[in-house]
Amino acid sequence: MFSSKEMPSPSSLFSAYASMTASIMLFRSMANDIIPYPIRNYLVTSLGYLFKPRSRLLTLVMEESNGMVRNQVYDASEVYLCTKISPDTERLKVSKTPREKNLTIRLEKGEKIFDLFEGVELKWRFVCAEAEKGNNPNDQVVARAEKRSFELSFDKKYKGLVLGSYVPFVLERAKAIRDQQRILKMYTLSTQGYMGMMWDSINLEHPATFETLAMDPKLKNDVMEDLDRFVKRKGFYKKVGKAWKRGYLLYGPPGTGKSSLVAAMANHLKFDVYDLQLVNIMGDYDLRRLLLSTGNRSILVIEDIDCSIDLPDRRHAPDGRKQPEHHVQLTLSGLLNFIDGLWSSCGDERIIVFTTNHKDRLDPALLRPGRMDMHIHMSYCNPQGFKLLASNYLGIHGYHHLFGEIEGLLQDTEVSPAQVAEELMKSEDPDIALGGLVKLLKRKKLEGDGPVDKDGKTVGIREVKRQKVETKGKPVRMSRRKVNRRRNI
Ligand SMILES: Nc1ncnc2c1ncn2[C@@H]1O[C@H](COP(=O)(O)OP(=O)(O)OP(=O)(O)O)[C@@H](O)[C@H]1O
Ligand SMILES: [Mg+2]
Repeated sequence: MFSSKEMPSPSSLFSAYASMTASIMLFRSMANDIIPYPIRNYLVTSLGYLFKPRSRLLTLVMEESNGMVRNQVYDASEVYLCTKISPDTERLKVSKTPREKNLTIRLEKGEKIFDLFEGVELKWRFVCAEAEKGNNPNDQVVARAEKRSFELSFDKKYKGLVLGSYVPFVLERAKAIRDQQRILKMYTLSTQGYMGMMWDSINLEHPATFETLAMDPKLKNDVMEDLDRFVKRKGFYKKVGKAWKRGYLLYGPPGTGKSSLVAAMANHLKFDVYDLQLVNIMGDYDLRRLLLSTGNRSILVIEDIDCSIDLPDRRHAPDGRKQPEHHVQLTLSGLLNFIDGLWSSCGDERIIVFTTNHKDRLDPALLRPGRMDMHIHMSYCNPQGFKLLASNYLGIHGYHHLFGEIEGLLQDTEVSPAQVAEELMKSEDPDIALGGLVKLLKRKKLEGDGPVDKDGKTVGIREVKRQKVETKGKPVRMSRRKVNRRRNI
């Protein structure tokens, strides 16, 4: 229009602008007349969508719990990301308990981690938000707590790869790391969750293993084989249409290793332990919620079932006083139905263990064939068990001049492995420790052994048996020592 040398005059610029504006207006009014409104609207929206700047990133959010149930992807991510900490990471949480070999390292709020998977860049972020104050089902306002999640961002076009390969890879790696590091968890009930009673975990550091456990060798072998068979039979359980679960009832006098056996099972299978204290549970609703939020590859333990669930008389204390109202909702049938039904249809590789000192006091519903797959009797220390304890505690693997006498005394004395272990720990000198054990065994033989009666006096076996018959059916109170020991399992 204009040669490069001469500049357009303002009047010619103005007339060009005016004619262009007139053309646009003409075109708009023609378009408005010719193109119907819905099509016009569609075109405008589509063009707007095409030209709008959009994020190429997709973010997956993995919250710590999925409603009532713990989110396994969250747990796995936490373990996996510990192996991915780079020099760029600025803040980490570090902890170690006295018994742990290694430091436990976790990300701090807001920290980012970068990962590469099959050439795809992935960005992780740890997010902590304050959870809203809520009411639990029993209308109790509970404390605020953090709501934690991981966010995983990556290019949208890799959605298939991330969901189909990377996330399963993270789950797999986390399982391998956990197995290798043996970071087992022990879950107990706590009231700090924002949903009311929740599981709280610590690392399971119980050192008991099948090697250190003094029990009948054949029985020990049977239990180990049963466990190994159980974990290998995923396909079998599926084929026969049975839930992949196994139940064990451990019974026997105090201090014979029932809780230790649970820990040995957990260490052997590398399963987490959930210690369900029924005394803390408000009712069937709570029970259902808590059992649903347990993880796979776990052992659910209900200790001292005869003491903690003296049903259906739960409403009344032994002296006839009325118990707090919220306890009455929990029923044995609720518990058993749950085990048979809901719990059986969700989750895999679950073991349930009941322990009791008094098998004879248990409700027949619990002992019915098929309810518990194996009944395991833990009994007093025999000469074989003693030798194992002597080797573990004192390092005596062969002969000691007091062995003969001790083995003779053990034949007709009822002493628990816990009592033997206590004596053996009193000195590092085998002569002193074993000498102490001989004294204890002789004393017990003279006294006829037995726990203390209600006045604190030691009573003989016959007396204990008589008292057992008299108190049969009455609820039993747990001793403080036992309560403390249970907290330690
Ligand atoms: N069979 C055993 N082999 C090795 N140690 C044992 C055995 N039984 C008990 N002990 C020792 O005694 C301690 C207490 O035992 P444990 O708590 O396992 O007994 P329990 O049968 O669960 O008793 P309770 O009926 O009172 O709950 C254990 O920590 C362990 O040191
Ligand atoms: Mg126990």
